[in-house]
Amino acid sequence: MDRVFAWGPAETVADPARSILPDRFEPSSWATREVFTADECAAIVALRERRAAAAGTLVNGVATDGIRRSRLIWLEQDDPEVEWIAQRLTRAVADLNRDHFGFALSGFDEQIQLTEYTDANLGFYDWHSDVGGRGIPRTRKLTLTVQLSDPAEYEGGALELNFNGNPVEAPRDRGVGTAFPSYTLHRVGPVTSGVRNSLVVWTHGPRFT
Ligand SMILES: O=C(O)CCC(=O)C(=O)O
Ligand SMILES: [Fe+2]
Repeated sequence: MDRVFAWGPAETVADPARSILPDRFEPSSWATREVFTADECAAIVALRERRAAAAGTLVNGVATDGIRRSRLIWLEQDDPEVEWIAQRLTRAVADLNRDHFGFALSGFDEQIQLTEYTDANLGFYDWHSDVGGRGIPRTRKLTLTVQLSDPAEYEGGALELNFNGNPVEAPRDRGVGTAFPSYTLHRVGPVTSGVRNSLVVWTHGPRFT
């Protein structure tokens, strides 16, 4: 059974005076839960070995080293080796959405992103929103990113979310997924030692009204 770790970020608004939002605005929400076991995380990372990697691009498809340094593998949802992963992600997203977000969602319209950030080039991804101006990224609504690496094996690489001017850090626990509205500003800090792997899936749907 998946476990909900956090429902925030009300308790993390350390300094309301620094908030960029009006008082009456309820900060957007995020939720985390276990999605994969440690062994399953290792099996997912091992999928790298038989697949070609690409440099991570920005939401608009542009590759810019100064904003993002990561290597990506795209996992095809109908690949027999990937099917169980897609099923688990579907379950996690459906549960999280039902319990916390209540968004109108239609499905995963993109492949699943297996991401690697390494200390070799201080891998990172600077502040960004996942919603693009055109094409499929425009209909992204809910982002789920799962920590695939043992937190003891890397330093840096923190996933941070900025809802209101006070960034909060997502749990680093291996196998735990963090879900947030795709328009939320977030970043991955530079990995200063070791390697961090993550699995990112976007759920799409009708535009917010
Ligand atoms: O690696 C992560 O946890 C998040 C990556 C990310 O923000 C993205 O690929 O859009
Ligand atoms: Fe992102």
